[in-house]
Amino acid sequence: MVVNLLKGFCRAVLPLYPRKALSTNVLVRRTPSLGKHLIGLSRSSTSVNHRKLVRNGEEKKSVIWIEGNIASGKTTCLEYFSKTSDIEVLTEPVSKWRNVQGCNPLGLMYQDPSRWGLTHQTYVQLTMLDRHVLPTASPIRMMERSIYSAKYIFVENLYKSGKMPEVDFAVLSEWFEWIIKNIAIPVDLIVYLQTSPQTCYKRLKQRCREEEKVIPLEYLESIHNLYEDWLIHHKSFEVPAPVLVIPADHDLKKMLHQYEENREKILMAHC
Ligand SMILES: Nc1ncnc2c1ncn2[C@@H]1O[C@H](COP(=O)(O)OP(=O)(O)O)[C@@H](O)[C@H]1O
Ligand SMILES: Nc1ccn([C@H]2C[C@H](O)[C@@H](COP(=O)(O)O)O2)c(=O)n1
Repeated sequence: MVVNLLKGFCRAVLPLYPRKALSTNVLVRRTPSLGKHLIGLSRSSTSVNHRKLVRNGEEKKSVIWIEGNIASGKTTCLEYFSKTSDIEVLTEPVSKWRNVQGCNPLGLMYQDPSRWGLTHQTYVQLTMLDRHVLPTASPIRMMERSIYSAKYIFVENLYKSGKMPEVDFAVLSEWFEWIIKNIAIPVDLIVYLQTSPQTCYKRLKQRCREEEKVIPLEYLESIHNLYEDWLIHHKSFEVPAPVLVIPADHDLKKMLHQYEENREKILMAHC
């Protein structure tokens, strides 16, 4: 009875409101661009169960993207949340980028971006799209980056720095526009791990991935600025979901503490 009443309410009233603003008490600041910036949650919402409303007899799945600079701690964050039941985690397919049929497009791109940037980013686009359309097995999906950041951050960086020829950029842009127009890429929340480029540089050196040994601090600064313009200042491109910013320069212990503090905000992203 109560469930039916609730369902009726949802059907009649929810469509009248912006989806994310009503049901979770998420405080959303509207910005001049298309994006919204999530700046906090009201206290009462923290007790809400993260299981979703039922629509058309199906459980609604939530999709959360973890975004951030290279070596900002995305994988570490995902590893932490992967221990929670009901959450499935999709990391970036970096191993594929390092080995597609015996070739290493990631390494080639770092060696000669003008020659191999298009090759690498085409493969990134394909493999990220493959991730986005993978059927979800759990109520909550957390994934590392997205086809959006591939285009808005990495392709943009190659082009803006003069390392991608105009024709390569045009072809990738047309592909991207076609994909987002014709294929549903669901997302409910973007978690932005905000770091300084210096922190990332330190962590990158510590991780010591062979292909990345040639990355200078300036490269991480450019990626950082593009992320900030996109997700913080809303100066560049459409932001497809609310953004939760987590300062991520801290040591691991403090980061895990912050993830715990933000757990409800993140897991209620679908409401
Ligand atoms: N909060 C942290 N403090 C110190 N080192 C960290 C922290 N988070 C991650 N690391 C280390 O930094 C490196 C990059 O982290 P990782 O999670 O792989 O980043 P990303 O997936 O964003 O590239 C790894 O060696 C990881 O162990
Ligand atoms: N569209 C992309 C996405 C990532 N990369 C590079 C950057 C790193 O060297 C590597 C993996 O990134 P991480 O998960 O460590 O932040 O892939 C790229 O070139 N283009």
